[in-house]
Amino acid sequence: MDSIDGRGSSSIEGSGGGGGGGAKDERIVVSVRLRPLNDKEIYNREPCEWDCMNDNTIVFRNSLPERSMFPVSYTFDRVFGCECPTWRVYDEAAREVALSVVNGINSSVFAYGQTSSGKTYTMSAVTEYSLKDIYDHVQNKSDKREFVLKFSAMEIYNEAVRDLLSHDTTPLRLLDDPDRGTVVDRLTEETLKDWNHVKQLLSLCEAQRQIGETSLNETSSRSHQIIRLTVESSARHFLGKNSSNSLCATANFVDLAGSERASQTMTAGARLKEGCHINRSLLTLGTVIRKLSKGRSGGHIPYRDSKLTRILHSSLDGNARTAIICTMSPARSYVEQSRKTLLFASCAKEVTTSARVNVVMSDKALVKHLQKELEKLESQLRIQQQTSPPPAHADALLKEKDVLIQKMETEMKHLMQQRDLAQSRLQDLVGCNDHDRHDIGFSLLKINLPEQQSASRNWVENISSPLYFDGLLQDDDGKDDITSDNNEEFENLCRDVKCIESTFPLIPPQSEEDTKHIMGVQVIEEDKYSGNDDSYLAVQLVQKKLDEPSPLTLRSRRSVMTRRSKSCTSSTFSSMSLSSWFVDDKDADNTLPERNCSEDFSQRPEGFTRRRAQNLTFGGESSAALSVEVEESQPTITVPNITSTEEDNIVELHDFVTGMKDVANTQMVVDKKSANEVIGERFPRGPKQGNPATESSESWAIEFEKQLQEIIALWHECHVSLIHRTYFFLLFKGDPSDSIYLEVELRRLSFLKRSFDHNEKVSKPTFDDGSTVTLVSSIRELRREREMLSKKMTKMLSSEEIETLYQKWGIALNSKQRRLQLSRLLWSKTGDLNHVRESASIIAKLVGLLEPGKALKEMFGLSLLTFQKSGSKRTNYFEGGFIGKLCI
Ligand SMILES: Nc1ncnc2c1ncn2[C@@H]1O[C@H](COP(=O)(O)OP(=O)(O)OP(=O)(O)O)[C@@H](O)[C@H]1O
Repeated sequence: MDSIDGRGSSSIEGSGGGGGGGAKDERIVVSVRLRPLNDKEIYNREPCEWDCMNDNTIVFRNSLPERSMFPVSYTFDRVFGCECPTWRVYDEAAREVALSVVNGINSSVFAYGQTSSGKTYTMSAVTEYSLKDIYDHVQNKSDKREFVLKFSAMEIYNEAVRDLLSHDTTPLRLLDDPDRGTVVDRLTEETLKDWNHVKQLLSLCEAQRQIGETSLNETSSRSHQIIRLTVESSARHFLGKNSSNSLCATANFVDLAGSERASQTMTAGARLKEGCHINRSLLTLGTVIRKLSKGRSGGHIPYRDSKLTRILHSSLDGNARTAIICTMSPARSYVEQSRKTLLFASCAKEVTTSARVNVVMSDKALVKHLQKELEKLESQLRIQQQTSPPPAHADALLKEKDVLIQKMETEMKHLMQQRDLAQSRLQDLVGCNDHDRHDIGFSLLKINLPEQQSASRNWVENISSPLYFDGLLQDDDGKDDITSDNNEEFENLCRDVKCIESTFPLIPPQSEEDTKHIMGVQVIEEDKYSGNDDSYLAVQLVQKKLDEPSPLTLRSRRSVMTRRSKSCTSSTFSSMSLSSWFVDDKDADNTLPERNCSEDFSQRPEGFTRRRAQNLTFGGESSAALSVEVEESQPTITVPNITSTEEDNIVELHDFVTGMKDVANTQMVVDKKSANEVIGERFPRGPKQGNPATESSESWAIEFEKQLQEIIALWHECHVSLIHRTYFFLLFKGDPSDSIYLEVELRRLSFLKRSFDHNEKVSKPTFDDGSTVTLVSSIRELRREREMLSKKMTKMLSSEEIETLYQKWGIALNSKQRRLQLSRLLWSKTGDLNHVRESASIIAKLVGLLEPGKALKEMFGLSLLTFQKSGSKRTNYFEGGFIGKLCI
């Protein structure tokens, strides 16, 4: 039996990491997971071509006669068979690496594999398990350490980096920080409040991520997703004492898009374009891994050939512990792709990273430390002078030393000036609006240690790297170094890559300046680099100069991993009143918490399926309006006739009226008196008929205002369709008879909010077709609606009107995607009634309601059962995935 085994299983080192900050070389932990055959594969009677021999070995059965005679085995750190549950995959393949972050060590967990092999299925659960364990661990240690957890998320879609926590789809730039490596500019970072907050952010990422349907996977991820958790901590014991016992590390959870063959996925148009970008970045990743696995002989490593490898640079060979989970389908039709995945995995397990504990220094501690070093050196000099008789040239030597000391003092002064400057800029920035808060990230000033420069050196080496299109495991000379079978695949992939190359240039033209100083840290904007750009080289020279250590400071710099961070001083650890887990190195309890494997993660782990964005259509049921039923049954929500994505399916007011009036039909029309009694009982906040106290128009006006504000806030929280909000807002202006509608709306929204908040406890609202309304689907639908509204602007508004709106709403006339920016601002300030009113009137215009007052009256007169619109598609205003019919 052949064995393609580099080293057998590698031991996973303890996550303690020590406290000294010394770097440890460690190989990437690589495991393989086989998913079960899916329905399609079973239907096609595909045989299983892979066997897991034991915990470390997977064997290719090789049942086809035309293949070579012997089965082939591959050995990895761990191998998981079809039946293995995800919590075990997490426990044995990722947990220890992921949790290193609590001890100040950067960590990364990747899922790699072909499309539909189970990457997202595995990674979403592994991410949630990891976050939960980190969260629990941190809480358990809260009496000893104080900490801050920060969450961010991005996706790389068609070679553009997007912030998954922001609705703004403008691509983010990558910057080179000499100390921190590649930094994503303006990436949103949320400080975590509690576990619920984590879950909400995960849902938001899921909703925002680009997915699409291919013939191999209904919910294929079309982008690489990186979820990032930064853990900063400080020993309580040392808080306020200028201690250097603060740690800062980052955990990355990476769900890569799947490699795919256009012929198998049967993609065309946009999907094909996505596939090309996916293949291109995965090819670069494969090349990087293959070269890294060869060590020094691997030659130039093309990190800069894709955004993915640039962002993951330090996880692949830098300061991080890394685990890769490779996923595979066992089916015969995917044998070639599965073999490629295993070859990738074989290379990956040869790669070493060099993780260390990241100790953070406060400004004061840093200055104090440098002063101490200076004193020590001076006293050493004095002792030397006293013990050994001065040589003849002692005077000259002493002078030399004096000059050196003076130089060092000047350097120290310079450093302190830089720090002061940075502090004042930081204060300025903090004073600025929230939008600019990403820049604050740059206030993590670091001294440029020689040891810390490896990343920056690498980018200097790599700046002139050409684009590589070689196959996953292909040598520079074009030969496959492991198997010649890859040639065909390689050609296919290259074809995919080339097809996009001519139409979609990778690097957009840049116009801004090439270098930036942000918060005193020199930052080079890589995107703007062009091979022989003088300014770029000049910046390099300046940086090199800065990096040159003088003999006196070298020792002091080397003695610690120095990193100055305002955010790690005691005062800033207050944003989360949870404490931490060790006082100092001695007290450190580095044992990881026992994870409760039976813990139920309701959202993703076992059985987790991603929901696709609703593409709702009318069920043809004309009585699709709201109805209020008196039974106290389990709440269910059904949606009538909804189409969300068609731009032309603009709703009309009477749809809304239909919903509202149906309530009236049910409750009022038949027997006004008895209906009033029912309403009085069920909606006590509205003005009860015949009750002089509550009939007071004044008190009703106040109550109306209050309820409306509540509704507006809930609309925002539940991501309700803007068109729905607009119609509601324009229709109900405070007439006492409106009270029932307000009550119904409030109840529906409260119910929806509850189900979004506790979706594991409250049964979810459901659509007529049986699908569910979720926070995720609502966010997605709202995003689409905003896009649709932005497209409407050019049709429904004159260019003067649009320009006036830009100016009024603070949108720079030369900025990109101005219409989209405007549509994102609509209904965004929930506490500002003027803003709400203006938003409503813009939307009314966009959807064709040019004379709101007139239209409202007319619409009240329309038939309740009339559904609109031109064309065969029926639609209503609940485009935000919101409800049309609710039984309370
Ligand atoms: N271990 C598993 N057990 C049961 N079902 C699984 C497993 N792995 C994946 N699946 C199912 O297979 C399908 C495809 O999985 P998934 O979307 O995670 O693939 P993927 O590798 O992320 O694909 P893509 O790269 O196209 O996004 C899903 O329906 C998922 O539920």
